[in-house]
Amino acid sequence: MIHQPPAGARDLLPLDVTQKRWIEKRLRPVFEGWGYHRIITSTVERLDTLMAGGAIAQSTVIQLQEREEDSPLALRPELTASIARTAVTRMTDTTFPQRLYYNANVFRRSKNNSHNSQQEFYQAGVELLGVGGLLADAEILLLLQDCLQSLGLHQWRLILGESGLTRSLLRIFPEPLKHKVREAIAQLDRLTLEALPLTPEQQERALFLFDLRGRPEDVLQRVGQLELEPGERETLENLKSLIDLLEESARSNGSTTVAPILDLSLIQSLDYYTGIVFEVVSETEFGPQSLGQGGRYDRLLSLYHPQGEMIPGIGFALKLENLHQILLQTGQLPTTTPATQTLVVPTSPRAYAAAFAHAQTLRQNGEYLPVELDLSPYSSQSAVRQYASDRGIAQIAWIEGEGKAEIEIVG
Ligand SMILES: N[C@@H](Cc1c[nH]c[nH+]1)C(=O)O
Repeated sequence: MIHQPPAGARDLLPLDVTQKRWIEKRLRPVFEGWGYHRIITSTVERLDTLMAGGAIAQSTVIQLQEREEDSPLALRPELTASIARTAVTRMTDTTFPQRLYYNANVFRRSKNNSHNSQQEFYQAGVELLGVGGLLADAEILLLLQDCLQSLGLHQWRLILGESGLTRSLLRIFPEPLKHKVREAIAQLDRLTLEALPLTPEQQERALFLFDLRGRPEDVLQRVGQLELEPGERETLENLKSLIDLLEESARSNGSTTVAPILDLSLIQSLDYYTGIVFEVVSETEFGPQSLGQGGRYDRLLSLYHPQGEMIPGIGFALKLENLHQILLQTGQLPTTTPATQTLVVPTSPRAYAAAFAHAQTLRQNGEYLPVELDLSPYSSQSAVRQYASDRGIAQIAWIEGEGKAEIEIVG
C-alpha cells in the first residue's frame, strides 16, 4: 500500500519540526557551552558493532537485508556504540578527553513486536571520552541538569545507580539464576523474583536489592551494613563523594536541586555500563515519564580499539519525543510555524521579475526573515489580504509594473 508509511515509522510535519527545533535550539548552546563538539555518525552500522559487549539484544535491532556474503547491517538503536567505534578507529590522532554531542534518530524494534509501535526516535546526547573518576561523573550529571534547566523543566528527579556495585551484589547468585534475578529487578517484577527457586539466603539478598532505593543517606547506610569487599566499599565511598559534590555545586550555584534518588536496583537494558547509571524521570499526571538515561562505560571503547586499549567513557541521551510531550503540557512550545514577514505581490505580469528582485533584496537586508511571493496572479486584493491575515504575515509589498513597491501593514 504505497500511501502508507511502514509500521512504526514517523513523519514529522512542519509544526512538529518547529517544536522539535525549539528543543534542539535550547540544548545546543548548553552542549557547546560545556565544550562539546557535534559528531554525526552513520545511521547504518554493522550488527556486530552495535552488539559489542552485549550492548543490546539482537531482537530489538532493525536489521537490513544485505547480500549473504556481507556481514549483517542494522539501523543504530543508540549512538554510544557508534561514537565509541568512531573515536577509537577514526579519531586516532586526537587527545583525550574528547567531548562529543549528537542529535540524531535511532531505531528500535519494540519488544512485544506489536505492529504499530513506534520504531524511530530522536535523541540528543553527549559522550565524554577518555576520563574516568568523580569530576567527569559530576560534569555529566551537572550538564544533564543544565540541559533540563535550559528547557525550563523543573519537575524531574534524577535516579542514580551504580552498575558495578549492583553487579557485584548479584555475585552470590549462580549463573543461570543471576540472569533471571537481574531481569526481574530490571523490570521491577517482584512476583517473578519471589517465584524463582532461591535459597532463603539468596531470596533475602534478591529482595534486599529489589528494594534498594530511596534517600541517598539511607541507601548508603543499608548497603554499608553488608559484608563488602574492599572494592565495593571504595565504590560506595565514591558514590557518596559524588552525591556530596552535586549537592555542594548546587549550593554554590545558588540553585536548590533536589537530591537524587539513589537506586542500586537500577539496571539499564543496555549492558555496557560499568560505573554510575542514571535516569531522569519527570512526574506527570499519567505517572513517571523517562526523559533520558546514561551512565559510565569504561570497557566499551576497548572492544573497538585495534590494540584493545582501555579508554573510559560516560554520557547520556535525552529522549526528544518524551521531552516534546512534557513541554507541550507546560505550554512552552510554539503553536505555529514561523510566520512569513512579507508577502510580495506582483500586480501585473510586467511586475513578475521586479517582484522576485524585491523579495530577494528584502531577504538579504532582513537577515533572511521569511519573504514569500504571491503565486496566483489573478487573485483579488481582498483575497491577498485575507491570505496574509490568515497566515499571520506582517506586511504586503504590492509591486507595480515599473518595479515600484507599495508597502501595506496587515492589520
Ligand atoms: N546510548 C544510551 C545512553 C547513553 C549515552 N551515553 C551513555 N549512555 C541510550 O540510548 O540509552
